[in-house]
Amino acid sequence: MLAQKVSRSALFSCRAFAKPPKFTPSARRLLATVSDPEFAPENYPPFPEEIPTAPIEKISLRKLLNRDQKEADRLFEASKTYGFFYLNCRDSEEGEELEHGAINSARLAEEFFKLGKEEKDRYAMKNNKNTIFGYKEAGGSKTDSKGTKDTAEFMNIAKDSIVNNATWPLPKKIKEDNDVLSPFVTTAHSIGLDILKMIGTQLQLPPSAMESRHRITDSSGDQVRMTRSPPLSSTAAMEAQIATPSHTDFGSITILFNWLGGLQIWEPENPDGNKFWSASRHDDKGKWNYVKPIPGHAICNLGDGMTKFSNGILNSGKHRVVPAPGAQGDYVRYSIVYFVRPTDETPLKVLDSPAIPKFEGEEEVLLAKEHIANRARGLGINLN
Ligand SMILES: O=C(O)CCC(=O)C(=O)O
Ligand SMILES: [Fe+2]
Repeated sequence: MLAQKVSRSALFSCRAFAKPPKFTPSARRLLATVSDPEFAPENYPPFPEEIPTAPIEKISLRKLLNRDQKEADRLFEASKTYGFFYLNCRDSEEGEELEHGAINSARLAEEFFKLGKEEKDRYAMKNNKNTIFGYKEAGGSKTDSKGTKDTAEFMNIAKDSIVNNATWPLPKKIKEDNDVLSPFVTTAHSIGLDILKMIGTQLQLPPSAMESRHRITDSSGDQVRMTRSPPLSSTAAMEAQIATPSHTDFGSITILFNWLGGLQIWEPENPDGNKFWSASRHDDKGKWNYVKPIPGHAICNLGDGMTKFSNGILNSGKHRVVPAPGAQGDYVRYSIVYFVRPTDETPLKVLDSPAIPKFEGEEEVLLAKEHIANRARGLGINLN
């Protein structure tokens, strides 16, 4: 692996920020104590130019917050096709807070992943049955039917433990540094919900349709996921190095920050917006396209909940993570995600609107918490 030399002050004297990042006391402590960090975006080489990437749209958060109709139309179009879009976070204060929150969370992630296996295993999902929250070691899920193991470790932290004092146990490190995660959780949830409401408006749904299904105070599967995956190995085949297996996200909207390539989205050969909900569509012909990380932009995608609510108008796009291509593959990869999900007791069913086709036949209705548990099990995550 390449030597990673960057000082923390160099990292965040980042010329691209309109304002210097906000540092909560814990983030400041992390800044002071971590030397020679693994998470060092200023050091990363650019994403290789010659590699084709997914042509997903860049949406301006500032324009969305100002309720710009043209931007809302572009958002809706992106939501119906790829189901993925970039969110420019550097043109509004809210966006900057979101990006800074993700950077601070990535630093905390580095501290967490450095803890010994024994300490991390105390929070392992496999040791605490029936929870989607907690630690998953590398190799803890399967990437194909042959049982090939994934290469990423991740930690899922419940929104309810951060902002609602729920009982799910938080690791000491994360509890001590709650002022890193809690601003990120509240900002990400609020921006995510706002985007959902704008998409809902395009579907002729009142704002309450999304608000009532995503109240931050109601218990939900919302979580921050911190993921760490190793550099590309030149001795193993790419298919043996999948960090995160192919999946769609289980909730409503995902706000993702990554700083190295590796995320790929599935581009079906014959897209048909109304069939994306069906798992069988995932076997269709198509290809994997890299999503190039763009500084200051989150990558957002819709999850299964929105496809269900819209009866397939909105797409929960299939994606996976492989090692970063080219020279970026020499670095350890971090990503920080916030998943906005329908609250636990929300029935996942087609919503009533003149703009949404009625469900034909008998609709099988699961609660959001049941759907999330089923999908987590499907990825080989042991929930009992
Ligand atoms: O790490 C990434 O870039 C994406 C991760 C992801 O898709 C997930 O955690 O659901
Ligand atoms: Fe995902």
